[in-house]
Amino acid sequence: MALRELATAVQAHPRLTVVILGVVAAVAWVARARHKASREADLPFLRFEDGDDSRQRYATDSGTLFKIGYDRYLKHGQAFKMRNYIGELSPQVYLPLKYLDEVKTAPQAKLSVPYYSVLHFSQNWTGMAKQTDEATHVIRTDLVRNQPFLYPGLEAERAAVIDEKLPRTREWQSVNPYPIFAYVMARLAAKTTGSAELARNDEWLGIMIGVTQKSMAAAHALRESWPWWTRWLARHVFPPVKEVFADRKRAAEILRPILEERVAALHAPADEKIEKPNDGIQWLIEYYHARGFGARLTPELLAQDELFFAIASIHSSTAILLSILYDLIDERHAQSKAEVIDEIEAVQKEFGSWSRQSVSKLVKLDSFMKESGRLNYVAHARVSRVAMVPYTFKDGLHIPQGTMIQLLHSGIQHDGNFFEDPETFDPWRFLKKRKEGDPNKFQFASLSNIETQFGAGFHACPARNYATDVIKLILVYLLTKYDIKYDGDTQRRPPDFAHDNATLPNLATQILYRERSVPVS
Ligand code: HEM
Repeated sequence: MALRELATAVQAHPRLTVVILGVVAAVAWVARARHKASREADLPFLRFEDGDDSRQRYATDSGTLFKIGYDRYLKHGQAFKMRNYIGELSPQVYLPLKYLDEVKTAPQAKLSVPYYSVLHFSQNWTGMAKQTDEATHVIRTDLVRNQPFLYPGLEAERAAVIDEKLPRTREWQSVNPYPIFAYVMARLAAKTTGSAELARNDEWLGIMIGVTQKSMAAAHALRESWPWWTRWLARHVFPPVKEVFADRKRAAEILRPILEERVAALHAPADEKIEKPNDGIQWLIEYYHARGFGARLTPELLAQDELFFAIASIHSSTAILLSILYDLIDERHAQSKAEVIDEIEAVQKEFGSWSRQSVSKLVKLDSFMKESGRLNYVAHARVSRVAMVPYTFKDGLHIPQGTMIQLLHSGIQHDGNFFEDPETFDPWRFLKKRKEGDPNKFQFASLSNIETQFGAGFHACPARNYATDVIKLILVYLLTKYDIKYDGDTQRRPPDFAHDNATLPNLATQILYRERSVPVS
């Protein structure tokens, strides 16, 4: 496929193309050889030792190897390296907990968060939106500051979109929940980090829902069939990559009139000023204008940040929502679910509407969610960084430049040193810890060295409290307005789906829903 497209390019500009390709190949070959030679950390190499160490095994069965790596090395304070499923990024390094404090405080110029995605998703070639300083800044400051004011809008939008996607009827209806919940998340995300009109634009929502999948598919296809030194050409000729760029272009077109209108309002005379919207588009526009380079904010730049927001939020939140719902409707947790619903009804009765304060009273729901996430993490690895320079930890462990390092989040969750009876699903595990210890700790969005679902340190997810409350608002609605069960012979959670470092709730599972037989008073 790639060769055919290269041939077309060569035919159009034969001499020029050959000269360019020759120079690029030569420079790249020398750079790559030098880079690779210095890239292997001096660590034990973990591999499957039972006769099948194939690449395919790393796609579907990494969990087995992670367990061995945790027990053999990490538990004893020893880092290890192993193959990366994305061959050209091998080897990746897993660090034991003792290095986490140093990772948390290391500057981006040394251990980078965004550059991990650049490498992992081949962002330099596929056009996948990158994490920018301004996008991170507005989430860290504007979203966090404004979160308390967002609840009325989120509550109304959540009810409208769920009613639309799961029309209420007394007959059981069978649906595949993942695409429905992804749409719900996209609407809520558009409302918060986009704008009200974008939340009503299905073309926009389609682009935002599709961007992660399309960018990952483009990266995969590119790596499979294009030698890396030819990939710079792909955006012009390779359909999966062209599609990512086309979506970026279309997103910018949709944003252009909104941007123009918002900028005009910013410069309007005082007596003509209208109330400023409180959303992501406005936060980004004001970020640029406050720094004196408002004129530089093009629809294309705005689209890049909006696409990043979508990548950061929609599918991570959807997978976690679905995973928790799967546990809530599992027959083994029927009693806990009933208690969660009782709690929701009591809080609803006391407060009347949802706010940061009333949501925080849902302590049973929070504890259930956290236990569900502890045993059904959506990723084995967290706190992913790339060494931008050769990096030496205080105890002398040396990480060569370009190495991808991570923490094995999953191993910790099964370690009896950290969690009593770790394989047992105890819905009130964290509630008990809050009651016995600090009520402000052990929450779904809490961070500590063993709670790394949202990362760690300064670069931990700045939207974690917001994302958690959005998931809760949706669960509250689903649990109180609908009866939900599995569509099939078993009423138990289906096995998760594993790919590389990810473990996702089964996305193909069908559920049955109907209007709740005992409506909330
Ligand atoms: C349940 C849903 C979510 C999960 C599980 C999640 C998880 C994460 C994780 C693991 C990181 C990396 C932290 C680290 O490596 O230390 C991160 C970073 C980030 N997340 Fe989230 N996230 C979620 C939702 C969101 C949402 C809704 C947004 C808003 C757009 C968002 C914006 C960000 C940003 C901007 C960063 C980069 C922070 C930095 O580099 O300083 N996330 N998230």
